[in-house]
This record gives sequence, structure tokens and C-alpha cells, in this order.
Amino acid sequence: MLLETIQNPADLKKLTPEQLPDLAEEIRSFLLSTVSETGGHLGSNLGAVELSLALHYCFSTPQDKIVWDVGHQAYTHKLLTGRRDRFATQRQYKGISGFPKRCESEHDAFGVGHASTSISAALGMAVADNLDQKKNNVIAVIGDGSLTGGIAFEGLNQAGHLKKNLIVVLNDNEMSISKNVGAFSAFVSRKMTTRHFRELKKEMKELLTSIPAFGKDILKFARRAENSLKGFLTPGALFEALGFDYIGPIDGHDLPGLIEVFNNAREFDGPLLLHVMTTKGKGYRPAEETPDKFHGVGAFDLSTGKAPAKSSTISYTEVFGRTLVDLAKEDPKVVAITAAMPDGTGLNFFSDALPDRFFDVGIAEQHGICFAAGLAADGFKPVAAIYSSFMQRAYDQVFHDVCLQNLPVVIAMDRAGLVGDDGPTHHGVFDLSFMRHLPGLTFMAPKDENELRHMLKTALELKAPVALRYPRGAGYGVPLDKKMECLPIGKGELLREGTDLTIVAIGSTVMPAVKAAEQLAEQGISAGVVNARFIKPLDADLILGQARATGRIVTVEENVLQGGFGSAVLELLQDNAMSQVKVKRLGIPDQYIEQGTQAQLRKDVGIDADGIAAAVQAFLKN
Ligand SMILES: Cc1ncc(C[n+]2csc(CCOP(=O)(O)OP(=O)(O)O)c2C)c(N)n1
Ligand SMILES: CC(=O)[C@@H](O)[C@H](O)COP(=O)(O)O
Ligand SMILES: [Mg+2]
Repeated sequence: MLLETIQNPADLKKLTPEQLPDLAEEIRSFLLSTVSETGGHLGSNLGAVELSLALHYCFSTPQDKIVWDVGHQAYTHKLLTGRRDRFATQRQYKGISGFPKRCESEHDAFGVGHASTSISAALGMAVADNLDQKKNNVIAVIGDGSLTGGIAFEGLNQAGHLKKNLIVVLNDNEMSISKNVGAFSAFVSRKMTTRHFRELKKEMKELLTSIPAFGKDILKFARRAENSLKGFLTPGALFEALGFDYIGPIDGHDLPGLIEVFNNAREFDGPLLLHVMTTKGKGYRPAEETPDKFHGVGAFDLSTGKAPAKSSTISYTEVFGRTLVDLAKEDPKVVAITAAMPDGTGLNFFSDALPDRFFDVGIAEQHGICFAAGLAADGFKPVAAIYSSFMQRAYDQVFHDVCLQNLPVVIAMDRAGLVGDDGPTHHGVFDLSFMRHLPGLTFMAPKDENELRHMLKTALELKAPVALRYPRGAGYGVPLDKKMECLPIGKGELLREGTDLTIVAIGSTVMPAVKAAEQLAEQGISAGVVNARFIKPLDADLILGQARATGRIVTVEENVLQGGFGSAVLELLQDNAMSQVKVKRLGIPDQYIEQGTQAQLRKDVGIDADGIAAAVQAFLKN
């Protein structure tokens, strides 16, 4: 086995070019057998095997730097840089990360998980090398999907201006998670075949010989000329206009071809863009045929490509997606926006049912929220469904474009809280803190999937900015009310009366709090439970009333403690001269949480039922 002989990239360089295709096949088998058991980002990795091999064959990390965009395609890179033995632990609790991480290997030049950062980071490294008078190569590897993110263009813009040595490898498989969208990606993926080129040349020749002397034909001529010239405008011309030299399209599965191009690129001066065409899911039929299904997978049966039957409990995502369709069918002003994640956010139901009112903006969260604000300014009711962690990109748009102008945009944040295998880049544990301080924003979190339906209805009726957050994964299987009702704004619910203390919980922590109260009751402790429902406005009457009655409050949230829900409750008590009330806040501590199952991570930070019960017992001893 060739793969077993490789502990680091230097070992790879000992192989002959002729051995590399065999190694590529070994790597594919290895990825398939491992990922079919552990789950992971399969399609992108199968597509990037030759690309990764050729990069490591031609360049020398860690001196040369390879900056992977998103990092979900870096499995081959991990295998070649000393992590084969630990690979089966990827994305598992206490295992290696599914993404490049600087603390994991000196070969991981830059930590990632969020898209479109590679060009900026690589440019920073290229400039640093230049200032230090070092002559290393810096390579950004970015997918066509990630190139739809605005920050990628900001990087290209500066790189073309600075003219430092920087190689950008555009890994173009015409796919984001779903089919890639946008005028730019359609243009970039346009392949200029020799035949196409010959035809254009012929047309141009005919055109030039037909130049009319004068008269109305000149207009016709101008139109024909414009069309022909448009045909001549290649993706290369576009990148060249941005100050890059361009080589492409290059077959991203042809190892000798890639090696030749990369060896030449090493000697090149200035910014260079290599346009590499790959097939997402390459080498595994089910993944090639349905790349959207094999972008990120759980364990599956390798022989059939089928995943084991899913839990029959419907996910929050699906409840959200289906409810939005129901509400939009009744209201023609409701429109839906995703930033390249129609399936992940459940908006696939909306795009199927109401395609004219569905918009995929690409990996462009900032633009997506500002676009929503524009729609709202002109009388529509946009619902932007974006994962909590990716919403971090659009904070200023929520402030400047939505809240400051009091526009009725609904921001639906899926994956709020601890998401599991993707780890710290993807946990949505900051949104309560970075949004609750915005004046005019109403911010809700449901205790279960049924409440989510009512909250969505409430949000759409509100005619003001609203944020909703709900967790990744299955709900509780509670019955779903047919008729959706508007909830009273800023009102929580008292789920359980108690005399020793009150647990005030929000969103995903409410049901564990109820369970904790039941456990505590068995030990003779009487804990009340409040479902806060609203982070903003807080239900001051209910919370202050409970604080007065029991004198002790425990807050629980799946968010960082700093500036989160518990902090809001502390502010409320302080503002009402009730600082004597004893408060214990439970939530995510001031540290980044690694990957693991959601259940394990919630247990670790003490916000599952057992953790809450234990914290209450300790609190009562003080
Ligand atoms: C800011 C941000 N938004 C959304 C995502 C979710 N996401 C991860 S990979 C991906 C698609 C990337 O497409 P591309 O760069 O073409 O890589 P491919 O999967 O095709 O190899 C998306 C939307 C993300 N990681 N970061
Ligand atoms: C790489 C990336 O950002 C996404 O593919 C993410 O892993 C999706 O995770 P979900 O399974 O939560 O949709
Ligand atoms: Mg792609």
C-alpha cells in the first residue's frame, strides 16, 4: 500500500509520477471506507484527491503554504500530513477536526470552516513573506461556491493591485452544496472549447469583412460586433482584468497535467489564477450522480450509498421549512432567502412550492440580509434562513440595513447552539449576545418544534425586525398544532411552579430544565420552570415575579454566558433594584467548544437535564 508509506509530504515526493494515480485510487478507497463509517464531507474530498496530491507533490509545506477555503475538502491533505492513523477520529469527540486547524498540524496554514476566506488569508501570508524577504509559495484553494462570497472578491481586488506572488487555485466543480448559483459562477464555468473558439474566430472574420460604409446597417453591425466580442470574453479575461494571470481550464483529475502546471506556477511572478475543473464525488457513482446528497453525510452503506433510516422525529429545519410554505401560501408578500443552503435550512420545501419567491444568493450572508432589507423596504416580508454561525458575517446588515430602519425582515437562525461534528467554527453560540442589544429587534427561541411554528407566524405578523433561533436536529416529536397563533410579544410561560428557586430557560434548554425540575422534585427540591420564549423583550413581570417569590434564579441558555440570556436577566434584576436575588447562570463558558455529539457537548458544559439538576443542587448549598 503506497498510502502507508507516507507519513509526511517528503515521503510523497519519493514516489514517481507514475505511482501517483495508484495512490489516488488508494486514497479514494480509504476515504470511502472511513467516511462511510464516520460520516463527513465526502463529495468535495473525492473531487480534490488529485488536486491535493499534485499540490503536495510540487510544493513543500509547511514552508510553502496551502490555504484551503472552507477546509471541507482537505482530507487528502490531512492523510498526506501525518494524520492517517487518526483519520477515523475525524469529527469525533476528542478526535481530529474535519477542517484544517493550525493547532493540529504545522501543515495547516490557516484555520477554516467558514467559506471564502482563503484569498485574503493567503494574500496576507504572501505579503508577510515578501516583507520578510522569504521566497515561499502561497496557494489559496477556493471552490466555485466559495468564490460567490464577497470577501473572496475583496481579496482578489487587493491581490491584483499588490501584484505579489500568490497562486489561487479555483477548484470549479459547478457545485456549491447544491448547484452553484449566480451570474459570475455561470460565466466562470463557461468552457471555451477549441471548437467554440474556432467558430468565434470565423464569425469575427465575417464580421470584419462586412463593415458597412454608413447607414442603418451600422447599428446592426454594432449589435453583431457586441455579441461576438461578448463571446470572446473568457473567464481568463475576467481574472486578467483583475490583475491576475490566468491558466485554464485545467483537468483537475489529470495528475501529469496538474503537476506540469503547478511546477510552472512555482516559478511564476505575480498573482496567478489556475482554473481547475473537478467532479464533485469523483470515483463514487452515488456521489457523482447526486453530489448534493453526498456533500456532508452521516454513516452510510458503501455498496448502496444509502443512509440508515432516519429518526422518525421531524427536525426543526423541516418544521420551519414546511411551516413557512404554509404561511407563504396565505400571504403573497412572503419571500424566502438562503445563502447557498436551501436543503440545510429547509427552504428546499419553499423552492419546490413557490420557486418565484425563493432566492438563493450564494455564500453571501451579508448581501442576503441587505437584499432582504431592500425587499422589506418595498413592502415584502422576507424570511432569511441562515445558520447562526454564518449569520456572524452579517451583523452590520442586521444593524444598519434592518434594525436601524425598522424593516420587517425575519432572520431565521437554524443550527443555533452546539451543532456537533463540525465543531467550533460551526457552533451557533454567540447570536443571543451579538443580536439582543439591537434596539427594535424582537428575538425569540422556541422550546420545541410546535412553538417554532407559532413563532414564525408571530414573526411574520410583527411588521418589525425579528430574529428566531432554533437548534440543529430533531425536535421532540410533539404534536404540531394545525392552526398557528400569534404569541403575545415579550411574554414567557410559567411551565412549573416552585418554591425553592426558579429555572428560567430559553429555547433548546427549556425541556431539559423541565426534566431537571422533575429530577429535583424526587430529591425534595421544588424548582419552578419558566420558558422565557423571548430574549427580547424579556418578560419582566414574569421573571421579576418569580425572583421575588423564590429569591433564587437559575438561567439556562445554549449560548455563551457573556452577554447572553442570563446576562439579560441580571440586567433586568439590577435595573429593578433586585440585585439581592441570587442568580446562577448556566450556558457555554468563555472558551471554544470542540466537536462531539450534541448530547456529549451539552453534558460537558452542563446544560443537559443532569447538568442543570446538579448545578441547582450546588447552588442551593450556597
Ligand atoms: C460563510 C459560510 N456560509 C456557508 C457555508 C456552508 N458551506 C460549506 S461548504 C459550502 C459550499 C462550498 O462550495 P465550493 O466552495 O464550491 O466547494 P465544493 O463543496 O464544491 O468543493 C457551503 C455553502 C460555510 N461553510 N461558510
Ligand atoms: C462545510 C459546511 O459548512 C457545511 O457543509 C456544514 O458542515 C453543514 O452542516 P449541517 O449538517 O449542519 O448542514
Ligand atoms: Mg464547488
